[in-house]
Amino acid sequence: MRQKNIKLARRRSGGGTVYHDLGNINLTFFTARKKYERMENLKLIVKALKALSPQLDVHVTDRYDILLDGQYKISGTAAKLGRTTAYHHCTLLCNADKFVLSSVLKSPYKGIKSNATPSVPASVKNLFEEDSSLTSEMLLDAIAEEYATQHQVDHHITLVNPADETVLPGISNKTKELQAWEWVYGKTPKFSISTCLNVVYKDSVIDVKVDLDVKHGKIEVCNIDLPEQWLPPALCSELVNSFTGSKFCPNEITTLATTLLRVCPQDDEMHSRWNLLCENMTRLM
Ligand SMILES: Nc1ncnc2c1ncn2[C@@H]1O[C@H](COP(=O)(O)OC(=O)CCCC[C@@H]2CCSS2)[C@@H](O)[C@H]1O
Repeated sequence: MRQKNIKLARRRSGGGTVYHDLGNINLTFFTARKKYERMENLKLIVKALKALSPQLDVHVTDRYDILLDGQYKISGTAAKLGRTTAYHHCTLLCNADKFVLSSVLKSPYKGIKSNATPSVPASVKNLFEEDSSLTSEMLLDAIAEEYATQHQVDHHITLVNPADETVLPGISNKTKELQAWEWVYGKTPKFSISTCLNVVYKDSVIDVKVDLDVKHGKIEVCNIDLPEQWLPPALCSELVNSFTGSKFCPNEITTLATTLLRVCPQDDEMHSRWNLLCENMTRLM
């Protein structure tokens, strides 16, 4: 995601990871908690889709996905229940970049363990692939119309600028809160990594065993096991000590390692081994 400059967001509603770009519509149903009804909302969307394009084979599953042709996911759901209010939101894949979607949702990392609720990968399809005459505007309008009919309100769409404080008081503070490291990474469920890095150094490969426990986004326990003749144990423990307690974040690790290196009276050879090790460590993050 970093390579592709794709931002990461953590939802308050929890659940699996989804991909968004402008080819994906997000729909949110804000209600009183008592009126919270995911199935009704999804059926409303399906009805609107069929009204637009009667030949579409779309249905809602018991895990609140919407499937196309009985097998392709076009919508995923999440929800948040408050004491008196609630919201249910869902995606609607229209014309998203499927290549980017699948490549960013595949993790290149091995050896990660956590008790977090796992994401449930699915085959996806864009609605516009099935019916190329559809447009996002048509879908939004059809859903709004179906909503108005079912909820007996006027069919009337109000465009809202999501950054407008006068319409949404407090929105900029909420935005900051949701963009902060403390929310995006700090609330990550506890996880551990146990892996072996194959560090390539001057025509040879050094096996480095790394074990990390990460809680609230910070490295709580760090163990690095490598051949003593490659990096002296004293140097290795300097690194381990400085990593412990730091954010599980590549920039943070690089800064720490560079600062530490300045105060370590080692030769160039040791410096380059140290840098190489740190570089490999940051690739885990
Ligand atoms: N945009 C989008 N739409 C539908 N399905 C998707 C999408 N992106 C990824 N996926 C597929 O769903 C699984 C994850 O499914 P999973 O069931 O694990 O999670 C969800 O569905 C969560 C939906 C959250 C909806 C919110 C509504 C407004 S903001 S986000 C993923 O691995 C892909 O295979």
